[in-house]
Amino acid sequence: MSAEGEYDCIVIGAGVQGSFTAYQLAKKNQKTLLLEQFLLPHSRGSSHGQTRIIRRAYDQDFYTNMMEECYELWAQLEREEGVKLYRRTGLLVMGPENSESYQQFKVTLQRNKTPMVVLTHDNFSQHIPNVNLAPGDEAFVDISAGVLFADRALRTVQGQFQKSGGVIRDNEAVTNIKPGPVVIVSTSAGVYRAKSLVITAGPWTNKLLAHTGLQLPLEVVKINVCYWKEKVPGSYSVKRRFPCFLLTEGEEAKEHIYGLPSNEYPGLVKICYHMGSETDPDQRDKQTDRSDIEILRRYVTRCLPGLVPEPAVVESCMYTLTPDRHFVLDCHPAYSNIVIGAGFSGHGFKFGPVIGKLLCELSLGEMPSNDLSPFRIRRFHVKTKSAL
Ligand SMILES: Cc1cc2nc3c(=O)[nH]c(=O)nc-3n(C[C@H](O)[C@H](O)[C@H](O)COP(=O)(O)OP(=O)(O)OC[C@H]3O[C@@H](n4cnc5c(N)ncnc54)[C@H](O)[C@@H]3O)c2cc1C
Ligand SMILES: O=C(O)[C@@H]1CCCCN1
Repeated sequence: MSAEGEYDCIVIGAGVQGSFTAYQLAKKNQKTLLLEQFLLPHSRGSSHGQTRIIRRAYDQDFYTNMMEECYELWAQLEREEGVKLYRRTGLLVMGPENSESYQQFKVTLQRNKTPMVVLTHDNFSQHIPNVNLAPGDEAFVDISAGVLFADRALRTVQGQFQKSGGVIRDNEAVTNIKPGPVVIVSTSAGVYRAKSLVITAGPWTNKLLAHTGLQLPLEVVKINVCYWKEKVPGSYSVKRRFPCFLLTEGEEAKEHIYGLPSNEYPGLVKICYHMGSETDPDQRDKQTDRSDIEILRRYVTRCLPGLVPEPAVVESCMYTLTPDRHFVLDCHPAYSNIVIGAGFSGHGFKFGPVIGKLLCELSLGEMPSNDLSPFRIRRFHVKTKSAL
């Protein structure tokens, strides 16, 4: 017999954004169903892996401001569940002193009175051993930044959702959406109805939106997640207080290069390039471009002399990019009871608790508690066609 049911809200996609949204809805006593195409936990989307960076350092005030509440909500989740989800390491931000992008990061933090320490060429190596600061580069440390334990966070929030009465159905792919005052969602196992629908399907967003007559300008890219071996074990470790780092741009790279101290795999430091090659999310293993790894190899050789300049482990993940790299948090232009959270452009994990709250507010028809203008769909001038 096929599964059926009526809900206040259905959330499609149990990545970080869908899981936090479902949790917020259940906390507000909404009868909520969270649908996930893969068996949980899985590593085929964008939210898997042990670690993510959390930081206030941004080049736009609205992100730095949103982080105030995010830190509080992450801490609240830790307290409620008695689990550690965040470790403070600081974030070392480096970039050419004459670069607009680097200066934007610095002035945004200064303007928002965020705790930071500016380093000079003279004292850099005393604070940050085993890193060569390029000539002409500057650096500062965002003191409150650190590492989020991503897989653990996802497990925790999904568990909280279930404790609050929410239902997760995994291994169940959504195959059709019929918009209307009651939305009808068909899956590989059944048919469900709900007053509202939230689509948080990461790289698959446009595949789902096709059922609703909407396509967003989203580009999906595969990221090679590289781990580099320490020549002296522990020299870049979280225990030795080595920070997370972000190079805004450099000799090798137009996009950011970023890294996290060795922690989850002893002796290995995670360093990635903030761009990859386009992929279909269902075919990502066929995307074998390694030009990002070449960029990283040159950077590691030049600036991180304590690492072997050849990745020891390469995992994979996906970004869903918008043209301006800002998120999509909005109602569907044609159906106000369909809410979309997408295009997190490789930097959305840290915002999960606030994004969950905002998508929940949108789906309940409440006034969003943050200014959503940078995240609205109308900035793309997309056209919709009726899906009915
Ligand atoms: C290598 C890498 C490093 C990153 N580093 C950072 C960082 O340091 N800090 C940070 O803040 N962010 C970081 N990010 C970004 C962050 O991880 C993402 O923004 C975030 O995970 C996106 O979550 P999501 O829920 O939108 O997507 P996903 O995690 O992809 O979730 C979408 C879910 O929808 C499901 N789904 C799709 N279609 C269907 C369907 N038809 N039926 C049912 N289910 C479906 C998918 O299976 C998936 O589980 C990084 C990302 C990557 C890839
Ligand atoms: O969101 C972050 O913090 C990381 C670092 C920079 C680029 C990608 N993701």
